[in-house]
Amino acid sequence: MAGVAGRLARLWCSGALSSPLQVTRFPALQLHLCGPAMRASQKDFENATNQVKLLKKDPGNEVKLKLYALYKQATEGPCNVPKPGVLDFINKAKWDAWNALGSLPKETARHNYVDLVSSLSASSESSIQVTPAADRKQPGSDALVVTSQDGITTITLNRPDKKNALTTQMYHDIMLALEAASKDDSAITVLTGNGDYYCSGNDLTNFTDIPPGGVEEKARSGAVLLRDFVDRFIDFPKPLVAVVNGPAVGISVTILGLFDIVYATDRATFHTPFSHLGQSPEGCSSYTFPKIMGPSKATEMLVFGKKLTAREACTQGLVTEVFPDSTFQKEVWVRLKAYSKLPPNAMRISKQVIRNTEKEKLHAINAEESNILRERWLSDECMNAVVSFLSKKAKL
Ligand SMILES: CCCCCCCCCCC/C=C/C(=O)SCCNC(=O)CCNC(=O)[C@H](O)C(C)(C)COP(=O)(O)OP(=O)(O)OC[C@H]1O[C@@H](n2cnc3c(N)ncnc32)[C@H](O)[C@@H]1OP(=O)(O)O
Repeated sequence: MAGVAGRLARLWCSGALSSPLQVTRFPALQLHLCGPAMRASQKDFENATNQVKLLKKDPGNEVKLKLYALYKQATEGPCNVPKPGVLDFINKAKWDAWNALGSLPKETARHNYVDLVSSLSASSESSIQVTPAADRKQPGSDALVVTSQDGITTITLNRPDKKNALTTQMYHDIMLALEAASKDDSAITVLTGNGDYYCSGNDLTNFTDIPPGGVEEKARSGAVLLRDFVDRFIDFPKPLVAVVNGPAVGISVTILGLFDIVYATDRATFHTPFSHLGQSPEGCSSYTFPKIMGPSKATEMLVFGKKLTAREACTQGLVTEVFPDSTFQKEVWVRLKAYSKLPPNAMRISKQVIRNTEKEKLHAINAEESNILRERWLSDECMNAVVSFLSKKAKL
């Protein structure tokens, strides 16, 4: 299974969609140790479907799709459900696999299913234990790490294998972390990333999780989430520092205009390819960027998607200071630890004096940007760009 379907099958097993061995949702992925030469009885088949938990190794998504298709064919016969919509990527990949079996008799499908799991068992030592995929960063668990030390609360994006792309759950978790940090004993709050990227922006697989209300409902709830998320940055009461440890994309760049300090490694880049994605600016950048760098430089970034180096971003005023990558972490943390010893109330009040005059305006801009984006998400331009990325045809 190649191309789009293969890619979609891989998404199937990404944190956003499902656990690779989540047998409750994918009963077809169950294993039976049955000899391939034997004709599979109904009992063999049932055993097979009950034994998949013994698989120690994830069989991979192509095999899972085959198992799914054979299971459906064996239990229900030829594919008999309507083809899912083009944006319903996961169900469409499953439907395609089932439909490809045509009129294969139920008994043959059952036999093939048992054969397949039998061959899998030969290459996968069976075990009673089901261990979750080690590389899976489940939203709501370790995709976000919050630590508090030396008067500094640090919120670290921790999906390095996905360039710290933001899942829906991570937006919620960041909001909770900001809420807690606003009330804790720390003087300063830091947002940073683990791995080679700071953040690759919105996780584009967020678009694939379509609720029963359809894409309109998805866009509506996405706009509410976006607005709430950005509101937390507008209202954050303490000094907020971005430690930009690598390239930054999309919303991770736009909200920098709401931070009080932005320190960047010289390896960082700043990219807001909204037009390429059929989208429009958020994070109050339609206001903060022209204010920070002037309308023409802001247009180059937000409309034409010009990617800035760290030094360029510093010259434009988006970044406070750039550090050599080799000494970045050391220099930045020494600096921040010194700042965190300053009287916290004085820092908080000074921040508010600087920021409060604009708050109301920023909230109105955030609401407007979120509304406009809701419409954009329903546009062909946006849908095509997302499908292109998800089918591995395009990246930035
Ligand atoms: C209606 C829906 C509403 C949803 C909820 C809305 C909430 C608010 C939304 C606010 C609006 C935000 C807008 C934005 O942020 S726009 C920017 C979006 N980001 C991108 O377009 C970046 C896409 N990624 C890339 O172009 C490249 O991955 C990148 C240049 C970042 C890195 O390239 P590189 O070659 O170095 O690495 P890989 O491509 O191999 O990446 C490694 C794996 O990480 C996955 N990845 C990376 N970024 C993303 C992403 N943004 N979304 C999903 N997945 C991402 C990539 O696919 C690789 O995965 P695999 O290893 O599985 O292949």
